Amino acid sequence: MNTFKKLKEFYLPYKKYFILSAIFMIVTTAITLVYPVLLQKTIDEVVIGQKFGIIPYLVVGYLVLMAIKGVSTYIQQYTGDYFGIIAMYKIREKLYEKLQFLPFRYYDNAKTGDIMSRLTADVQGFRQFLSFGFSEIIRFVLFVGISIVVMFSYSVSLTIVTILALPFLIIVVNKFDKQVHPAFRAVRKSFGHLNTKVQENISGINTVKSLSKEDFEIDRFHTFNVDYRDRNVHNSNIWAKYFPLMEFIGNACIILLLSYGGYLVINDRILPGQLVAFYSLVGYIIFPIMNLGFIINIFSQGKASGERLLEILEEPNEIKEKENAERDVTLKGDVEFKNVTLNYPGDENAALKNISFKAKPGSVIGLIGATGSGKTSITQLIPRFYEAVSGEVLIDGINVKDYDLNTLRTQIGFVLQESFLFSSTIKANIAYGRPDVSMEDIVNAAKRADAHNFIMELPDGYDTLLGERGMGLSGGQKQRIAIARAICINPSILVLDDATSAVDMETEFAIQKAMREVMHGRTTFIIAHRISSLKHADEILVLEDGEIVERGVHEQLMTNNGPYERIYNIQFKDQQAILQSQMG
Ligand SMILES: Nc1ncnc2c1ncn2[C@@H]1O[C@H](COP(=O)(O)OP(=O)(O)OP(=O)(O)O)[C@@H](O)[C@H]1O
Repeated sequence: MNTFKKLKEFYLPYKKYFILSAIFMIVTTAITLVYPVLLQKTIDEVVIGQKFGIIPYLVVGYLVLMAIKGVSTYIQQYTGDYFGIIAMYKIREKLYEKLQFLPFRYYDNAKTGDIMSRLTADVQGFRQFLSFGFSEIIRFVLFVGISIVVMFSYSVSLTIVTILALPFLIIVVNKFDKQVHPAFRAVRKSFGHLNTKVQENISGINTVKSLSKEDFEIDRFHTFNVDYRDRNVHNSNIWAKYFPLMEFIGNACIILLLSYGGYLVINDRILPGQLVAFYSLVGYIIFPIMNLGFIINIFSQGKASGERLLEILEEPNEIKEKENAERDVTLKGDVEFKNVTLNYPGDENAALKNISFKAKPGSVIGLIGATGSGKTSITQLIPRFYEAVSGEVLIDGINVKDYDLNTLRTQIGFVLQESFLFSSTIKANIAYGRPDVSMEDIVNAAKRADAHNFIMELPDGYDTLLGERGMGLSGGQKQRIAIARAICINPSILVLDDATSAVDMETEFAIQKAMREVMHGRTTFIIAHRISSLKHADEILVLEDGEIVERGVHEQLMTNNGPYERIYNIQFKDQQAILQSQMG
């Protein structure tokens, strides 16, 4: 029940639809329960008592009741459904919002396919409960309660005989519930895994194909598919096992009723019409009890789904803004790290150890070092993608924790090694950070990023639609669109993370030229493996295992006989070797 309580903020505001649905359900149920009484009157008074004069009244009575039942079923179903749909619409909005603000840490381990299945299948599972589960419980109580009262009014002993079988039925239903809930949770989980597999495969289809791993992928999918199949089969097995058992007990109960009831009719203790009415009423008790499996099913699914939705909704977000955070200030771009140490969650080895440096507004800082040495980690602390465990990251003398996140992040531009382009127009991709920007500014940004010419050569120019992940453009072209996007937000701090590593030398040269233009007047962090990309930096930080092992300008570092000079020599020798092999 806790799960439903925790999610109440999403459905309680719409309780009026639920109440309306419940009221009309009572009307529908009441009318259904009147049928057996009418049947009893028809048999005992019209057929046996030969009072044919009341036939027209009975016919009109039946018709009126059926018409009222039709209208009330419509209202009950519509409002019940509406209650579930509107609550789920709210939950989906909240989940999506939550996903937007969850920290990077969450996404390091989260699986896209699993999140997708929570947002679709689990939301649907919970909706089923809201739309049908609640009302089915009410219907159950009404049917069983009223039927028993009517039955007692006909014959106490027959009612007692009939309900003798009920405890057996309740025990079976209870056992069924105990098994079906974990089985449902397992089905949902397995579906999440299956989704993840498909999503990863499609995202990584280039790698799959280039390494010819189609068969391997098919085998892996097969494993997940088998698991999903088996869990569904297990679930079906529980259903298949318990339903005949419930039906058997129900039928045994009816046989008992007909035997004892028949004996009572023969001995004139009850009328034949009363036995027929009894028979219908027993159906109204037994079938809801058997149907309890279906209700429990909806309930279990709703609970399992609700738990999975809560896992996202209750995920803590440690990157919070202070109440009186600095907002709407323009950053000058003075960046300082004071003894910063970073540990990624779940990793006891520090990714950054005691990092200290200062970057004046408009200066260029180069970060170089082996892969995994911590270059990207440094830049991720500036916009608070992650939080340092000790030390301080300051911008314009203020700790990044004291800034409003929006103020901070909208003034830090990133161009990554592989930029993500949305499946929309080039124009929308460039303007993504500032949708209100004018077309003139978009074109200007594209020109400065050296992207305008190739965009104009595309059939629809700036209105060209890009496929998922910007397919249809070369690596260099995508990169230039990403640079234009970064220019568009006019950032005070710019991070170029290995932005040219994926392109050829000629494109790299063109991009670097474009970037020099963009870097002007902004504090820029260049992460690069090639010395040529950062040799003009105002300060170069050389990293090893999360520590700064050397720092200075290019000329200084070249005479230091340290790691920088070693990297230079390797790269320089490489160039010499390439030149020699080309010449001779
Ligand atoms: N999100 C993360 N979760 C856990 N560990 C991480 C995460 N990101 C990086 N690391 C670890 O932190 C260390 C530094 O990584 P970082 O990406 O900063 O290195 P880098 O110098 O930028 O490497 P590269 O040149 O390969 O991009 C590595 O050991 C890496 O495995």
